[in-house]
Amino acid sequence: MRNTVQVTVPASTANLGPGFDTIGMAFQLYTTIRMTVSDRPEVIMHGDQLHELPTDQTNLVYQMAELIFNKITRELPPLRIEMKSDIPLTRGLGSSATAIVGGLVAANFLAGEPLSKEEILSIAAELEGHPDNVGAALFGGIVVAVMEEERVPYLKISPDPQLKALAVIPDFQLSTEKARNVLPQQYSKQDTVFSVGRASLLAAGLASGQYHVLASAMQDKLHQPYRMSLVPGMEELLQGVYEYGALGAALSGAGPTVIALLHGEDDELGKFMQETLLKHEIQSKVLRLLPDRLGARVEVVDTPFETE
Ligand SMILES: Nc1ncnc2c1ncn2[C@@H]1O[C@H](COP(=O)(O)OP(=O)(O)OP(=O)(O)O)[C@@H](O)[C@H]1O
Ligand SMILES: N[C@@H](CCO)C(=O)O
Repeated sequence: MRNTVQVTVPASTANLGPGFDTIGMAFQLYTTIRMTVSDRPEVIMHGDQLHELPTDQTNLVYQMAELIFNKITRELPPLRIEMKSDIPLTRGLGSSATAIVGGLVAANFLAGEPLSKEEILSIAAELEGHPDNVGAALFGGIVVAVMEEERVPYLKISPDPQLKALAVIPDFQLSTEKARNVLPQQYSKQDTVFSVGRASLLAAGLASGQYHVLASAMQDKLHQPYRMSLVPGMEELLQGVYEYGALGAALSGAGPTVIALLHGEDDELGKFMQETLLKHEIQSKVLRLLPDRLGARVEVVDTPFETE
């Protein structure tokens, strides 16, 4: 049995508009998890982002380790799990996917890698309920994935190195559960055709690097219209960013973060995004995010985290 592993997992944006539950893109913003076989269970958080999370075996990352060992019918030894993250929680940047993917990948490594990456993707997608964030977190780049009974067919697209995202992150949390509860059970034929056409154009535009289609391709009638009431200023953001050079814009995952994809200068765009939210009395911070191309990576380490 291997003794210690460190896994670094990227943040991600999901949906990108009409690619609801299907398209995810990974960014250079990370959660790092160190998992060590120990003599007692321990969960230790470093930094500011994770202070509200449980520090016992109910922690999502610990649960992922239990799940892997149950699946391979081996007894899980006590684990010391240390974590740090630069990803804001519950804001639409895939924090839960990093915990799920990081926990699964780390425990699988300690167990000697009995499961393939594809098997890990299936488990992670089933746990999240959709494969978009977990696909991007696991593989990096842009991942288009769908769920079948036993597997998750997917394709990875490498984004143009010049492509970046500006994320405006409101100072309030919005859980995925709450943002899914506002969605309808059924859609009209008109809205379905509107969205399926744009999702197809989006995948084709991203795969071929023809980003001039993004402004049309990122329009959506599956989830964004219903989530506008949860994110004041969202409609103005989605419509106004084009004046400041954005190629496309979307609610990031389940929100409340909104992202704009662009090439080139972003100062004016960032200012516009923050000022728009301020008009609705919402403080925010803007992050410039570059694509992550590698996804979850494993390092064999033998020292504890440095305390910050
Ligand atoms: N490092 C972590 N360790 C344990 N649990 C985590 C960790 N990161 C996130 N979580 C759990 O995931 C929850 C957030 O999940 P949620 O799906 O609501 O938001 P998100 O993943 O940040 O955004 P989105 O899914 O819209 O991109 C947190 O409240 C916490 O319970
Ligand atoms: N596709 C998911 C991403 C958030 O987990 C949603 O929009 O609800």
